[in-house]
Amino acid sequence: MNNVVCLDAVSKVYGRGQSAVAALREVTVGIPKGSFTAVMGPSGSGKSTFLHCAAGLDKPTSGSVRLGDTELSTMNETQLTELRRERIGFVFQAFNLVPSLTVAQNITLPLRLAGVRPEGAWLKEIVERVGLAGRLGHRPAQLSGGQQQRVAIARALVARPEVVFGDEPTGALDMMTARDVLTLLREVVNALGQTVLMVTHDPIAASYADTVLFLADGRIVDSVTAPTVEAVAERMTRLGAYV
Ligand SMILES: Nc1ncnc2c1ncn2[C@@H]1O[C@H](COP(=O)(O)OP(=O)(O)OP(=O)(O)O)[C@@H](O)[C@H]1O
Repeated sequence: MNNVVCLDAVSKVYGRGQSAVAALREVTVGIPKGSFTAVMGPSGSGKSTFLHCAAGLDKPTSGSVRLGDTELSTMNETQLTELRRERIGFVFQAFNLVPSLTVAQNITLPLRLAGVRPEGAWLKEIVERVGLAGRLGHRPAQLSGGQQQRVAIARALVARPEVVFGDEPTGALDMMTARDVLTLLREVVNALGQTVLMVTHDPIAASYADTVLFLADGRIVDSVTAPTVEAVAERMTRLGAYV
């Protein structure tokens, strides 16, 4: 299958000498185009480090990270900033919208930063898909948490990124709102062919993915395809996450 993101023997060590912590140990994995992948694991297992290395937010100590044909691990900060802006979308737990900008301005911000004109038809499609057509003139503070995350998802999609990374995208939402946002992410994968990879603590959130990768002590130790909430919770219990 065609992988959008490839990690090959990626290791990440924080610190040196006695205080060195191996956060990732030779992780090798490919994320197929048009797939929805969840990454789970106990606290401290390396989920954030995995996401940061895969998304070019942090550099591995060794190993290779590729987005398409582009090798990230040898890029400098300026190149990585440009790559993140043009080829990657991000959705964070805390939404990270700009409070002084309207919904429309927040959504199109990545394009303005890249000096690219918004495409009317595409903008209309994503605004409709995330259900914000009537809110384009609102500021983030005038929206609910779920609506704010929808703005963040629209913003993540606007530049037609090769992959959208989510860092606990439903972590700040109540259960019903979280389900709406997860359904939206699922639709974005199914209808637009978008590739989505998210880190989550929540087996319900993970059950919306095609595949769940399980990290423990810096290694991918298991994966489940077509996950159910029960199968995910059972794996997490086995990894000692809930004891
Ligand atoms: N900047 C850092 N400096 C030193 N050690 C770090 C740093 N960031 C992470 N670590 C260590 O690396 C390991 C993996 O951390 P990471 O944050 O990737 O785990 P996680 O699975 O995302 O955890 P959580 O679920 O608690 O957010 C942990 O032992 C952590 O203490």
